[in-house]
Amino acid sequence: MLYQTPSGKVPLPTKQGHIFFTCTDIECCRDWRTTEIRDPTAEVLLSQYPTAEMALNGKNAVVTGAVMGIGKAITEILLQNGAKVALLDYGEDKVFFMNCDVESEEDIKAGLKKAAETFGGIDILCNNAGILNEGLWEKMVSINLMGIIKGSYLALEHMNKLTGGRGGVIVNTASMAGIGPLPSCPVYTAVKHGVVGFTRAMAAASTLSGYGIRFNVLCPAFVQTDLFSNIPKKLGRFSELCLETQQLVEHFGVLDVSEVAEALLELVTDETKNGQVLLVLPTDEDGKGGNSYISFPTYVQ
Ligand SMILES: NC(=O)C1=CN([C@@H]2O[C@H](COP(=O)(O)OP(=O)(O)OC[C@H]3O[C@@H](n4cnc5c(N)ncnc54)[C@H](O)[C@@H]3O)[C@@H](O)[C@H]2O)C=CC1
Ligand SMILES: CC/C=C\C[C@H](O)C(=O)/C=C/C=C/C=C\C=C\[C@@H](O)C/C=C\CCC(=O)O
Repeated sequence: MLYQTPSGKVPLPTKQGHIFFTCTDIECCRDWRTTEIRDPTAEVLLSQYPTAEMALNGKNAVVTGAVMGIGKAITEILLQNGAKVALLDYGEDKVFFMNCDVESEEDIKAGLKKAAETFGGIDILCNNAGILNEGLWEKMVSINLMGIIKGSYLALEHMNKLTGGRGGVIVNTASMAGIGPLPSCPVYTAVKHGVVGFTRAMAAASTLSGYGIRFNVLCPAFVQTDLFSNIPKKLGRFSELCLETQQLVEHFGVLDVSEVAEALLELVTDETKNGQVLLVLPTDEDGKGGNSYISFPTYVQ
C-alpha cells in the first residue's frame, strides 16, 4: 500500500509484513507520521529519527537483505543515527518498494541507481543478504559470495572517487564461519571465508588506488534470526553433525540482532576502520566474549 507524500511515495509497513520503505528524507518521514499511521513498528522507528548532531546525518545508505533479521536491525540503527536508507530485498509479498534479488546484476544495478537518484548519491552499502542451506550449496555461493561481489563492484560506479563518487564505506556481512570452520557447513564456511578475503583485498585495492571507500567485514557468531531457525533441515549431507553444531551454539551462545547492528555501526562510523574483520560474539556473565578485531598474518615484501 502506498501513500503519496510531498517527497514521493512511501509504502507503509503492515503488521504482518516488514518495514520496507525508502525514506527520501526525514521530512518525508515526518509527513508520513502526521498521516495518523498507527502502526506501532513504524511509530517506534520514526519516533527515533535523528536530531541534528547524529553521526550519520546527511549520509545515504543501501542495505541488502534488509526486510528481516540482521538487515532489518542494521536498517533501524542506520536510521536512528541519521542516515537515509534504501532497502533491497526480494519476494513479492515482502518488498513494497525496491525488489532486488542479489543473484541478479540487473536487480542490484537498478536498486543502486534508484537509491542514488532518490537520495542524490550513496555513502554506505551493507551487503548483508544471505542464506544458509548446504543442500542448495550452489545457491549459497551465488547469493552469499557472488551477490556481495556484484554489489560491491556495482556500488563502485556510484561511490568511487576516481569516477565521480564521493567515497564512503561498504560493510559486507560474513560470519564467524568466515574465520573458522563450521564442520556441518563446509560450503557456508567457504563462501564466508571468501567474503572475508574479498573484502580485505578490496580494502587494500581502495587504499592503493584511492577509491576513497572503506571496506570492512562483519563476522557474527550465531544470531537469533529466521536463518538460524530449523538448522537440522539446512545441513544437507552433513545433518549427522547436528549435535556437534548444537554444542557449538551452546558454547558460543546466541546474539540478538541489535548487538550485530551496534557492531555494524562501529565499522560504518569509525573512519579509521578499513580492511577490518570484526568478530561479534555474545558477552558472557564473566565479561568474556564480546567483539574483537581479527588480525591476520602480514608478509613484509
Ligand atoms: N543468523 C545467524 O546466525 C548469522 C547470519 N549471518 C549472515 O547475516 C546475513 C543476514 O542473515 P540473517 O539476518 O540471519 O538471515 P534472515 O534469513 O533473517 O534474513 C536474510 C534476508 O536476506 C534476504 N535475502 C536472501 N536471499 C536474497 C537474495 N537473493 N536477494 C535479496 N535478498 C535476499 C531475505 O529475504 C531476508 O530478508 C546473512 O549473510 C547471513 O549469512 C552471519 C552470522 C550469523
Ligand atoms: C549451523 C550454522 C548456524 C548458523 C549459521 C550462521 O549464519 C553463522 O554464520 C554462524 C556461525 C557460527 C560459527 C561458530 C563457530 C565457529 C567455530 C570455530 O570454527 C571457531 C571459529 C573461529 C574462531 C575465532 C576465534 O575464536 O578467535
